[in-house]
Amino acid sequence: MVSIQTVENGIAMFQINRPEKMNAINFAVMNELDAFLNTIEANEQINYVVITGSGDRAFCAGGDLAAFHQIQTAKEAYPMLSRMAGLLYRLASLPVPVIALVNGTAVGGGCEIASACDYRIVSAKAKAGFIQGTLAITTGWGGATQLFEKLQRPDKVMQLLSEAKIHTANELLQIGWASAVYEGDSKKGLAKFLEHMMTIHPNVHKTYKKLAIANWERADVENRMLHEAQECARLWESDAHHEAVNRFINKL
Ligand SMILES: CC[C@@H](C(=O)O)C(=O)SCCNC(=O)CCNC(=O)[C@H](O)C(C)(C)COP(=O)(O)OP(=O)(O)OC[C@H]1O[C@@H](n2cnc3c(N)ncnc32)[C@H](O)[C@@H]1OP(=O)(O)O
Repeated sequence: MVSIQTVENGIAMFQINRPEKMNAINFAVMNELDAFLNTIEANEQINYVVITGSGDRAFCAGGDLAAFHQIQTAKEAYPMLSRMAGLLYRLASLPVPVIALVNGTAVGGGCEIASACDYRIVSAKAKAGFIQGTLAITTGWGGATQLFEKLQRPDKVMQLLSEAKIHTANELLQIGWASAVYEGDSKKGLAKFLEHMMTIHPNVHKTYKKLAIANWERADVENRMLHEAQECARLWESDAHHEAVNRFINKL
């Protein structure tokens, strides 16, 4: 198993469990996320969903560049990208609050996963960035659509995406990407964030979530995420992208 899935006190947690690879996403993680979403979508007893990473170094380092290195053309890239975009739309649209517990580094697709969540609770030690640009691609899992939908300032979103830099937790709080920053243990950080929220009846959270989802449906978010995957696939087949991935894999 490349994930640890638990349910405790109405909180379902999906923990990506590849700490030796900075919790990068491969096809096995995608399959397990798909199965997890199937379970949660059918379970009315769940009040919160949390996604996090194993270990204390990484939340998620995006797509597994070694595994996805085999993917060469736009036609080959689109099924992988659109599948993950579809999974992230489903994650975003779960009928309960969805929390990214960003316990460590989040880069590339890791930031897209977190952006699909309703809240991002970020460790003070974590760094995060939409570094896809450094690989000569754009976000391919619908993360830009999520940001344009959720953050107030389109100029900040453009900057976050286009500059492809890594930011500190406090910078991310200022930009509005992080909902809260915690010091120390991630479980305690989560408990602190949920402490007040859990005093409010779950039906209230579920109803606000229903309203948020209705907005996303009106805004055609799902199709926009798929279009984003298509645009990324177009850049995927460029020499510039393959050369950048090659540099990372071969530590050049
Ligand atoms: C593909 C989808 C696309 C999208 O649509 O968004 C993306 O996600 S693009 C972005 C892909 N991700 C990256 O480019 C990040 C690559 N990783 C890094 O830049 C760095 O690892 C790090 C995240 C900044 C951390 O650096 P550091 O603390 O120095 O750790 P290491 O580099 O030594 O990493 C430890 C270990 O993990 C392996 N690793 C890390 N990230 C990935 C990855 N994305 N895919 C595969 N493997 C990854 C790294 O190779 C090391 O392994 P070993 O060398 O075997 O120890």
